[in-house]
Amino acid sequence: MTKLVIGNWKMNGRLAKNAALLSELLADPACDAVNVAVAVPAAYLGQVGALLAGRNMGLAAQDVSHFANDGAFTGETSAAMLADVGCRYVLVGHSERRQYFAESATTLTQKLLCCYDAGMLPVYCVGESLADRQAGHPVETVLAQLDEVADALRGRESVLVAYEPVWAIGTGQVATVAQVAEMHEAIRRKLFDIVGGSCNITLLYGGSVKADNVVEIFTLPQVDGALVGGAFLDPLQCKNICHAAAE
Ligand SMILES: O=C[C@H](O)COP(=O)(O)O
Repeated sequence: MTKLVIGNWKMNGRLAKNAALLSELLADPACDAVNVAVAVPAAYLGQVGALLAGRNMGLAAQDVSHFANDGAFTGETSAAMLADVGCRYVLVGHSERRQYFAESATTLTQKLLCCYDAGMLPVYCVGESLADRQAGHPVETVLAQLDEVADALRGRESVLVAYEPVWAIGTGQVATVAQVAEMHEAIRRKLFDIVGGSCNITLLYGGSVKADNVVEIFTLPQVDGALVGGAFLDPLQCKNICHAAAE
């Protein structure tokens, strides 16, 4: 079954490099597909949005303001603006945002509400630290991150969550299939309690996903796709990951 792939460029990119990477990817039907999207820095949303015009590949933002209305909030980008430039998805609560910008549950709830109100699907990122896992409560940590934003998820038609163990992000240390399966099952059960059975729930795995480990991850029925960081800056890796997603 086709899996969803969202590539997160993080704080990387330049005009020429972005154009070269996308032109290579868009030539491959497995990459220029509705189940593939790129989350690019705000500075390049306009450029990438224009390059993706009329294509299947989707545009995503890496963050959004928690302020609902446009106005005097210097430096912020509202959900309405992201929708206006064609974003399909927005990452919310990525562990790097939680770590470096101390995003609180209240802020994350507001961001999720702003995305839904603007007609975009937020990708709510959750994940335990190495300390949480070593202390033996990774599942409790992740479920608490869902509980914290339950008010923003309740009643939605679609919910998209990315499980990204913090210790697997950018480290080359991918979670085992058993760890991913256990966590995804727990997340799905929790979401079922929050949003009910009629909600369309999509669960991604993220954390050192590469072409050589994605095939095994995608064999898991609990995994609906991947949130890919570093590997999505490399065209060959991108193509192989998108091909695995299409199989
Ligand atoms: O958003 C993507 C994740 O942080 C994973 O990053 P990574 O694939 O470089 O480990």
